[in-house]
Amino acid sequence: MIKITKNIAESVVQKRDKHSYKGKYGRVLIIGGNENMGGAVIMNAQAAVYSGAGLVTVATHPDNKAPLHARLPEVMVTDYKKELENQVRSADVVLIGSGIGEELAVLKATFAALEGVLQQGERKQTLIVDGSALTMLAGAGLTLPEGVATVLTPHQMEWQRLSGVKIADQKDQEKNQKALESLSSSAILVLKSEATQVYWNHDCFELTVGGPYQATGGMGDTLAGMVAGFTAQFTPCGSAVLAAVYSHSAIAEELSQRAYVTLPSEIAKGIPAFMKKLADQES
Ligand SMILES: NC(=O)C1=CN([C@@H]2O[C@H](COP(=O)(O)OP(=O)(O)OC[C@H]3O[C@@H](n4cnc5c(N)ncnc54)[C@H](O)[C@@H]3O)[C@@H](O)[C@H]2O)[C@@H](O)CC1
Ligand SMILES: Nc1ncnc2c1ncn2[C@@H]1O[C@H](COP(=O)(O)OP(=O)(O)O)[C@@H](O)[C@H]1O
Ligand SMILES: [Mg+2]
Repeated sequence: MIKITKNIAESVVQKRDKHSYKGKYGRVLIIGGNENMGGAVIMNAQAAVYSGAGLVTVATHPDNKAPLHARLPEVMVTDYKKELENQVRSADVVLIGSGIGEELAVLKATFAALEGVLQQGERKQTLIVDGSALTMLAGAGLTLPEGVATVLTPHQMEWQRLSGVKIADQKDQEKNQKALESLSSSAILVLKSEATQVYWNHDCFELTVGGPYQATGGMGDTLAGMVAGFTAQFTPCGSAVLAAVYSHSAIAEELSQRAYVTLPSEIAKGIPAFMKKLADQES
């Protein structure tokens, strides 16, 4: 087990090139948020924007458009049942699942569009699967698109549903690794708990920052948005995931010195200052 350290995050988050523009920092498409869980995509999007993603679009239930625009003027918003294929085609990173409920047709259409891009050999995209999309994946027996750089972000129950590995057995790295390989030959797994583990490239990494002040709804939606924002900007994908996982909980730990609970939107607001500290340390 390798510890996820600040050094890893410092090596990933770099100072920006003076001559760059938004097109260099990735197009993120966030798909999720049914009529009852619009907050989930707001938290995804806030985290992606504050992590520095170049352009962020949210494909969601139409009821969420006005609240999203009111909270985050930086994002574009579209209906997740319309023009999804074109949206997926133009994205570098697709995050699907937070608050998506049981919109299986949206999940299937997203996978089909990603496979279409792959077949045309256009370019490498990143897919992040979170929340209810993981639950639907498990229930519907869908397979993940092969060849797309994939990141799964389940909590323990979502991982139990998806992999069959019982929560009590999830400390067993070998079981998790085997189950991951049976789902995909190359996916990265972020197995969230009070001791989050990341499985990447046959290694297992463990998070040693963070705490129970993070046990609040939307905490994972914020992490998923950060993973999207970081993978849109930094390579390789696995290092970007590790840096996002570290930063999310390290910001919470800092906030916890003066707050009983560390709300997801407060963590998001802390991202730019935290990333600046990481970039300033990078040699
Ligand atoms: N404001 C919003 O719109 C919010 C939307 N959310 C969305 O709600 C959907 C359902 O997600 P939930 O996770 O609430 O429901 P789930 O039913 O998927 O998982 C919750 C169940 O898992 C169990 N469990 C066991 N270990 C756990 C662990 N380590 N962490 C969390 N649960 C554990 C819980 O006891 C509970 O029975 C997701 O799509 C999520 O993105 C949530 O993020 C909450 C906030
Ligand atoms: N006691 C705890 N200690 C450390 N981290 C925690 C604790 N409880 C929850 N978390 C973190 O909070 C996040 C919860 O994710 P998730 O359950 O998907 O939230 P949601 O779906 O409500 O957004 C994960 O990153 C998890 O590691
Ligand atoms: Mg979640």
